[in-house]
Amino acid sequence: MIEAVGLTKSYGPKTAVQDLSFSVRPGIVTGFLGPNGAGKSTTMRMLLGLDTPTSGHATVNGRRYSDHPAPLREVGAMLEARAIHTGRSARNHLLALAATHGIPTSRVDEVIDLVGLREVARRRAGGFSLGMGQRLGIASALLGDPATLILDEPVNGLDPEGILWIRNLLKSLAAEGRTVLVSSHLMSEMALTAEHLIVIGRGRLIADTSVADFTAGASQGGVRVRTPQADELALLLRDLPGAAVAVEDEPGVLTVEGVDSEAVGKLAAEHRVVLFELTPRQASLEEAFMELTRDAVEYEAVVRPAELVKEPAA
Ligand SMILES: Nc1ncnc2c1ncn2[C@@H]1O[C@H](COP(=O)(O)OP(=O)(O)OP(=O)(O)O)[C@@H](O)[C@H]1O
Repeated sequence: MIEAVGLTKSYGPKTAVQDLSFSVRPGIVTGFLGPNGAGKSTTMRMLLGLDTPTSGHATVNGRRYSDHPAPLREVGAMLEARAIHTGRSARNHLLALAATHGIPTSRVDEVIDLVGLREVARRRAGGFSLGMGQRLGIASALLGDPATLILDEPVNGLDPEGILWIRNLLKSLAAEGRTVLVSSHLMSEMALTAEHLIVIGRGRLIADTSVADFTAGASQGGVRVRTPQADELALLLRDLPGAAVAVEDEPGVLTVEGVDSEAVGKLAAEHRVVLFELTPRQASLEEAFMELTRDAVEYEAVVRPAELVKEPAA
């Protein structure tokens, strides 16, 4: 269990995190979301005792990070995957870390296998791809077999296979009863990985909610329907209370607003309309996140596209 109580961090006149309180439960993946500059990294550094809060405090399993006698065995963290000695091999990096924390060599080989780095474990870590570096960062975090994991943007820059791998790994670690806090600025990815979300913007708490509730609220964004009987279905939908139909540019595709996919599916079945596709619009999740954090975005484009192409006055 991670607990933040009134966490505040100011850098001179700049308040990076303001009066932030939340708890992170074991057994599930909790996503820590917010736009760029929202204060995610600053918060994580405070949880790990790397930054001292201006006020408030944070505990992991009831104690401040620095009060744990063997912190690496209690909390595994990945803040910057690249924070490694680039001249060392991946295995030597992990061996050095293990040696300073009284962790046996056998555990080093275990985590190398766990993150799939066995083939390259004796290669210089400086030559690693971004994905391999992320895997090594995760191996370091897991080295002490900690009950709590804090990972900052672990999917950044990964290819789809790497993203899927991290998603499954985090879920299985949580299923073992660990507390898993993972930051991201990608709502769609977190919706697939996490069960609970903590959303911040400009250093303040915006939402502390289950993904199911967030998704339910956001899924009002319509249903995409592909059918060879688009005209017929559009006519039928006119009589369905609450439904509004937009015809897409693509032939045979309708976007239906105001009702869910079940209602559209049932209507189609009742009238023997063949459906090739019936998809709740996922993009609305990202839209809901943007909507939620709109006022909290720190760096916004101040020049509108039209102004970018405006001809100079003659
Ligand atoms: N050492 C520092 N000195 C001054 N300002 C800082 C410092 N560290 C962070 N900040 C500021 O605090 C705010 C929060 O930064 P932080 O890196 O925690 O955000 P973030 O949510 O992790 O962003 P990103 O997704 O871009 O990594 C930003 O405005 C940042 O410029």
